Amino acid sequence: MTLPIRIGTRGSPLALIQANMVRAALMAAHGLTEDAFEIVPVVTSGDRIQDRALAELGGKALWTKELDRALMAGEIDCAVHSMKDVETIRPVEIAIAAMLPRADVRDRLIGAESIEALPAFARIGTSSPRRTAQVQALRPDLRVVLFRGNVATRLAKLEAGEADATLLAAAGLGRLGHHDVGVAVPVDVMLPAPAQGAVGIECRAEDAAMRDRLAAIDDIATSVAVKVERALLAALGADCRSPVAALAMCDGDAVQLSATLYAIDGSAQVSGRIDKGADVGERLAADLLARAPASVRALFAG
Ligand SMILES: NCc1[nH]cc(CCC(=O)O)c1CC(=O)O
Repeated sequence: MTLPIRIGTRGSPLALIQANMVRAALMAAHGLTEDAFEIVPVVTSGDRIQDRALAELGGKALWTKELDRALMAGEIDCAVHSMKDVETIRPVEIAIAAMLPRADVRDRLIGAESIEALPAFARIGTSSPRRTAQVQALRPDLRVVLFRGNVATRLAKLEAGEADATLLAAAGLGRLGHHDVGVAVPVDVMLPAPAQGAVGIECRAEDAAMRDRLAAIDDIATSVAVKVERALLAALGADCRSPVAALAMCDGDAVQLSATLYAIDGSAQVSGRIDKGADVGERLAADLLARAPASVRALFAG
C-alpha cells in the first residue's frame, strides 16, 4: 500500500466530519499518524443542485457518481458515504468494505415536542418521501413544504420561518455537535430510513490491501444490519422516491428486521417484521408486497 491513503468524501460539513471519523478509526487500528492520510473532497451533482427535490433528479446517484468515478480512476483509495445515500445497486468494481459503529438511528423533530403536539395545519419542512408519508399518516392535516440542502441550511430555513417544524436524522445532528437540537422521535412512531446512522467506506473491489485495512475497522453488527436493510430495498425494487422505512437489529447471530411501506400521501401502509433464518430482507420484502394495499404495491417494482 502506498501512502498517503487518499480518503474521498463529499465536501459538506457533515461529510468532512465523517471522513475525519474514518481517518481516526484507521489511525487507531493501524498505528498511523494523520500525515498518512489525505482527505480529498469531491464535489457531487447533489451538492450543486439545491432547489428541487432530490427524488426528481435521478436520486442517490447524484451523491455517489463522482466519488465512484474518482475511486475507479485511482484518484482516491476509498470513499466515505452516509450509507443512507448509497444506491442499492453498486458497480461491481466497488466494494462496501467497512462500516463505522452505527449512531442513533432515530429522526429528531425540531420545532415541536412531538408530531401530535403540532398545531392544526402546521407546516413541516422535508423533502424525504418517507418522512412525508409518515407525517401524513400520523397527521393528515399537516402541510409538507420542500426543504433541501445540508443540515445547517435546513435549520436556517426553519429559523427563518419557512416551516413550523422539520425532521432530521439524529446521527447527522449529533456528528455536527447538535446533540440537543429537537426531540428524538421513537422508532415505534417513525421507523427510520434504511441505513440511517451508518457511515460506510467503499474501495476498489480489486484493492486487496485497502480491503484488509478497512476490514480492521468494520463494525460487524452495523454491517450485517445495514446489508439486511439494503437487501430489503433491492428486493422491493425501491429507490430514493420510495416511501420505505426499515430497521434491522443484530443480536449475536440473529437479525431482526422491521419495515413499513407507505403510499405517497401516507393514506395506506403495510408493516412487518421477521426475526429468524436467512435472507430476512428478501423474505420480508416478499411478505410486505404480498400484503400491501394496491396504492402501496404500485410504488414498488418488486
Ligand atoms: N439524506 C441526507 C442525509 N444523509 C445522511 C444524513 C444523516 C446521517 C446519517 O443518517 O447517517 C442525512 C441528513 C438527514 O437525513 O437528516
